[in-house]
Amino acid sequence: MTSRNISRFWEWGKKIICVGRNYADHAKELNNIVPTEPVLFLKTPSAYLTEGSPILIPKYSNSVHHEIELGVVIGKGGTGYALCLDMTARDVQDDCKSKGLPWTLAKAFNTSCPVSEFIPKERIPDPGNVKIWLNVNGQMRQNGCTSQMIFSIPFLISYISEIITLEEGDLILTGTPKGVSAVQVHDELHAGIDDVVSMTFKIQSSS
Ligand SMILES: O=C([O-])CC(=O)C(=O)O
Ligand SMILES: [Mg+2]
Repeated sequence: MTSRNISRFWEWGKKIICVGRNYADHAKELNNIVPTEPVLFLKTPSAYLTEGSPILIPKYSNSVHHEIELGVVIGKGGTGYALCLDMTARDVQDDCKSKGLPWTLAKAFNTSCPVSEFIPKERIPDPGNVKIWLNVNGQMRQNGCTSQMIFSIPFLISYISEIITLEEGDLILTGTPKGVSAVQVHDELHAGIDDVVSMTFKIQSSS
């Protein structure tokens, strides 16, 4: 294991399940139809990244976007949370979409899922009404509220459970609000949930 795996709350073998297009304003900014059922996709264990390690731009993309999202961590006695980034190779995703191909290359590359520290559930009494924000080099890019989600967290947990058995430690990314945009090498991403948690990640090329 490399040093970037130190202090992980999430473990190898656990699932990272992502919900897409869960905010109408983001679905519209990418000219997507607002869904009537959750859109699901997966990330790999090697996508997981904690603070102190850089986000690596895959060689095959010229347009990697940030997507700030509230993460739900499945626990034995209920859920906890984490702030997450769903880094997305947007040019590759556009190509996959036009060809009707899966999004794996666009969504599941190494370091595509930076996460904050684990947030115990007591620290977010109402996960359906917290602000999630992200700035790049000090400029605000995303500033949304989880009250804008189309599908609520309890609905998503029960919907996903019907398809994929959820186990302790699994992580669900609940979708991003509007404001996604491309990042560049050396950019610094700073993000937070209200005043509950914040995190910082740097962008590097993968070579
Ligand atoms: O790539 C997308 O636009 C879908 C997605 O992950 C989101 O809405 O959070
Ligand atoms: Mg997303």
